[in-house]
Amino acid sequence: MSQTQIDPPASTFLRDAQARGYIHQTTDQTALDALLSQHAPVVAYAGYDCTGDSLHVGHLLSIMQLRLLQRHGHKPIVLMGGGTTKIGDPSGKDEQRKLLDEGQIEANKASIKNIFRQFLTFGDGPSDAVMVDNADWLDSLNYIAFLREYGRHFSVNRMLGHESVRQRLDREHPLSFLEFNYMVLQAYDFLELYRRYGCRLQLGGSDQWGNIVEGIDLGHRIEHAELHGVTCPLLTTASGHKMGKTADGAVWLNERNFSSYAYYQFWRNTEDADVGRFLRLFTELPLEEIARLENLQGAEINEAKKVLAYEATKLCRGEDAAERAAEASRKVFEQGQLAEDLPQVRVERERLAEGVHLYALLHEAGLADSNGAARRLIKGGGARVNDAKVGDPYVTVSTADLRDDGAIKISAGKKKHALVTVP
Ligand SMILES: Nc1ncnc2c1ncn2[C@@H]1O[C@H](COP(=O)(O)OP(=O)(O)OP(=O)(O)O)[C@@H](O)[C@H]1O
Ligand SMILES: N[C@@H](Cc1ccc(O)cc1)C(=O)O
Repeated sequence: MSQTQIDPPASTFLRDAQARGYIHQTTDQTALDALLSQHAPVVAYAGYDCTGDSLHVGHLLSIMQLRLLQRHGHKPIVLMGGGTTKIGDPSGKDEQRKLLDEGQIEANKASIKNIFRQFLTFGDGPSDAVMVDNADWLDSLNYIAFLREYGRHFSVNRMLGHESVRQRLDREHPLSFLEFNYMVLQAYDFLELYRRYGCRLQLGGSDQWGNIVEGIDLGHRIEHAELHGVTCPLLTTASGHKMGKTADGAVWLNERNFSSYAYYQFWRNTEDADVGRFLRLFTELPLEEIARLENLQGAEINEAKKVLAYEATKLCRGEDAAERAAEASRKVFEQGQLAEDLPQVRVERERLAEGVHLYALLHEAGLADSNGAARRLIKGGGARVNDAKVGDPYVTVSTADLRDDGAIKISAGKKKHALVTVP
């Protein structure tokens, strides 16, 4: 079913997506190209499970692809996996994911949804994006009726052959029956979106291939629909690390988990060999401009990295945040100091994310002689966080308090200050 790329595609979307490196595999590309070349907008979807309270840079490729589709006049559907998150996709995973309760899933969903407003235009127009939640149809499925109507169309023989399943079987890692059902439900989503919205195309990471082709097959068997799939490559950096992970963990797309300054710095620290590829994938600069930037040599390549960092931050966090992050970065790195030249306490991101008592930080920073003294200071109204007074001696600070320059300013009285930073 997968096909090597035809060149050059007639549809502007495929041509652009191919030239920028978004495409790993497609189902019948000639047919897909013909569909995308018609005048009517093509409805396409990508799904996101609510396993965390943010998405990370690994998800950015399919988001950028949805955005590209919209720019070429097609209609994106963002599917929140409120239902599928209860199962957990085994694709690309060695072990079963921790099962989340409904409350956690709801909270994650609410937080993830906001990310898409930055990248896509939502509304009622023909190429406006819409957001759906598969809990709306999966939660109420009747097991026996579902098995009789849809289960009979799935071949277990073929399901066993999919990479996502084989990986577990070959390595003799357990694959629960719960997880084995995941691809059936994702397949059903595609059929449901075809019925509700005339959705004809599904996008996803390369590990989603099995789930996508099962949906295409189901649509064909039940509705005689011609559905299509496009996957994007699983990105690794030039030095072989999975894209989007740092030593400290994932690079999150939302501000609360990852400040705009840290986000900017992630892109600013791109390896030389990745600059051109990332400019094509994660910015919307014209290809000719990118060709010029990626050919810069020696120290000049830093200019290209700044452009990458600025453009990528602008897309995800908005222009103001990008400006502020670029300015803070310039101060830190070009003047060799943090935005303010103050003593620093470094705190592991994970520890800070959980919340750290302000009194402990005041003590660690040397602004108070003991934890007790720090608590008394806070109680007496003498402590500040980012210049704002605090009164509760047990107040905590967290990553949410990080400013655009990646630091939290803590103060004891008017004159003693320190910066809390993450490595
Ligand atoms: N580096 C990447 N390049 C492209 N797509 C990615 C990348 N990382 C993740 N994705 C896509 O995002 C989807 C969700 O990623 P997911 O959150 O499951 O990965 P993860 O749990 O962070 O990875 P892992 O647990 O293996 O570190 C994946 O199914 C994949 O399609
Ligand atoms: N399985 C996808 C998410 C998804 C969920 C439901 C779908 O219909 C499509 C995609 C992932 O883990 O990334």
